[in-house]
Amino acid sequence: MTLAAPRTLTIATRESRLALWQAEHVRALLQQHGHAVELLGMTTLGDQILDRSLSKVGGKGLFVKELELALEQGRADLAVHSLKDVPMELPTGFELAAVLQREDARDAWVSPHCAGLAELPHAAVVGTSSLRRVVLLRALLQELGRSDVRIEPLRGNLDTRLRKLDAGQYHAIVLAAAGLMRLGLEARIRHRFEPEQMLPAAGQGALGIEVLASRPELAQALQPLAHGPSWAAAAAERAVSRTLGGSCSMPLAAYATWVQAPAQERLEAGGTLQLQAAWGEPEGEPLLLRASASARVDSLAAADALGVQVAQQLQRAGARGSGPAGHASAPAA
Ligand SMILES: NCc1[nH]cc(CCC(=O)O)c1CC(=O)O
Repeated sequence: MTLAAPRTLTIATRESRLALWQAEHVRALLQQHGHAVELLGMTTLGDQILDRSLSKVGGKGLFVKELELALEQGRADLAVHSLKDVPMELPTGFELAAVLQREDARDAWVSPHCAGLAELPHAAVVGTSSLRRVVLLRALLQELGRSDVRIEPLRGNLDTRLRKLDAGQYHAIVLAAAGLMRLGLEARIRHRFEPEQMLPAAGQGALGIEVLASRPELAQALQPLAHGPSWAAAAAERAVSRTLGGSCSMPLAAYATWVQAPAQERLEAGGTLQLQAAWGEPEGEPLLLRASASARVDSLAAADALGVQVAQQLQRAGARGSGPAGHASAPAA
């Protein structure tokens, strides 16, 4: 049976403020292209256990699985995700139909009292739960000779994390700038880390739209929303992570930028993509491995190949995958 394009597109979304903002953003874009769009809000298992250790029960995939079930059962047509939280390999039958133009990929320093790392008082506490931020912060602190500063876990959605900061549990916290900007919380950002200081996570700052692979008419409808250069950058970054073991919660950073962008933002026109990655030893002596490469890229496949190449450099230098149940950081999405 072939399905006609649905009259109304339904977006399955988690109900956190960030997830709803993202779903509404995609709804507005689709409406601009003449589609009628509804949202289907859902509380995922991941949301229910946000404050427990997700790694013990299956990691970030928990946030995605229930949305996928809604797609499978035909209750929704698409799911909108922070690309950073989407597992490197989607389950059989699902595909990314579009990656939107990326916004700010950087990490942000949020602190009521301290303008930056260097201003932290003695024995200060910095909150973050991503292993990537932990290993990168440790390297920065080591450069500053600040072995007194402690990095403590920080979980919950964005509002919860800010509340914990304001309650005085931390001197500062590090969050993705994109999430704060989407929620109108940009004023909380004291500064953004340049990528040389704190390399972003694969896909950070980009939104991805997932559909059933068996519904090509949806992929077609979503094409006008896709941004080829952002998609290729994310594909290169995600390939690094996938090659190193597929977990989105490894102590891994991967960030691709166009040294020479494709003409008219059409990926097929080709350009030069530069990919940087870093892998940190999460325990023991701070150890940070870095790798980078650039290549002419005119397709997602070429971007993927660049990612594999950079991952292999890291592997040769000693980077290891974390296995399927790494330390999951809870999405604030
Ligand atoms: N891991 C949680 C998560 N997933 C997406 C975002 C923010 C938006 C984005 O990176 O696209 C965040 C919050 C954060 O890391 O601070």
